[in-house]
Amino acid sequence: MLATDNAVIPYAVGVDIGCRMALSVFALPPKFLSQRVQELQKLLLDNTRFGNRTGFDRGKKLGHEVLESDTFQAVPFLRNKQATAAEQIGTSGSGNHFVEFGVVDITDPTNEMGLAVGQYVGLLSHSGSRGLGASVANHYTKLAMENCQLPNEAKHLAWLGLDSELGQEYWAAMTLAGDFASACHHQIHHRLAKALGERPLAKVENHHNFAWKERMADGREVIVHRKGATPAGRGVLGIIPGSMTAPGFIVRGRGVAESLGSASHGAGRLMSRTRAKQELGEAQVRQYLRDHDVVLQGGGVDEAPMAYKDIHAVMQSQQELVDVLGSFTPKIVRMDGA
Ligand SMILES: Nc1nc2c(ncn2[C@@H]2O[C@H](COP(=O)(O)O)[C@@H](O)[C@H]2O)c(=O)[nH]1
Ligand SMILES: [Mn+2]
Repeated sequence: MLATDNAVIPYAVGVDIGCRMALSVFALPPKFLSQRVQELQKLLLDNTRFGNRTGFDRGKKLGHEVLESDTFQAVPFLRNKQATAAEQIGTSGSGNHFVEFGVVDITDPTNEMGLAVGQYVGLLSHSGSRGLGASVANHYTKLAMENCQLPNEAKHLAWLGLDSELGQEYWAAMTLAGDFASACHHQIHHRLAKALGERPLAKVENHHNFAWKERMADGREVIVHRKGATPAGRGVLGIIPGSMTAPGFIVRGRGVAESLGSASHGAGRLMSRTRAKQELGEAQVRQYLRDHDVVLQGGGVDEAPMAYKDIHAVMQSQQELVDVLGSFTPKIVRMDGA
């Protein structure tokens, strides 16, 4: 994370603007998952689309107000981006982007979601703003570097002043990309809730690659950039995932100023993708998933759960930043490649 005064650093927001987590909690018991594994795998296959393959067929597409946003016309760079956005809405990315069913365990009776302590079925998704956000990020990072020339080792910190036309354009485009990412998750959850015949009891969602205008303790307004960080302002709810075989945590921020009101956005990688491919075998990963009672569609060894750090150690080291309200343990996972 970093905070700036009246300026935004496109690279510090990240290439996948609005990459985020979204969790829906359903009034279903955990045994619903173990009793209907194949049915739920099919629901995931039918109602999600991943990677660069085509989106939903014409008759299966859902509309969304984000596609009608004036920003597509107001920002010249976005004028030809509407069609791709309409094609990709409701889809997920590749790599470690996922949609999964799992067990939600609510442990704090004072949780703001109004959920009783106990276990539920949850649906968790992780993805970002697809091609729209990537094109915005690349375009304005390049412009920032041209307009704000820094020594080579600091070039990624190139910024756009928020009083400048370019800065305003980026802010509007970033906001649109964030709204688009959010709309993609909402469509995923809408389709799957409908297929389950359920309405969620509660939802928790947060961007982890974005910039926000926030106020510091001394009253100054700053631009807080979080690239791979969960917003954890006082009372702000978020979800910090672990891995495919480890729980994630539903958290309430404690608003710690020293961390700019932020917490980690996950366990983080223990092995690079290259190292995971070199050191882990497919059979070994399959056995590991079986041992943890997790079924996976798609995915590759580079995204194996063993490639991630121990989420419990990560949570231990950020106890001062967030309160834990409950957990989410994945059971039926879909990633790109299925
Ligand atoms: N619940 C799951 N969590 C997972 C899985 N694979 C990775 N992860 C966690 O998500 C974050 C996301 O990191 P990002 O930098 O790519 O945004 C990662 O740090 C892991 O903790 C999974 O399959 N299921
Ligand atoms: Mn992410």
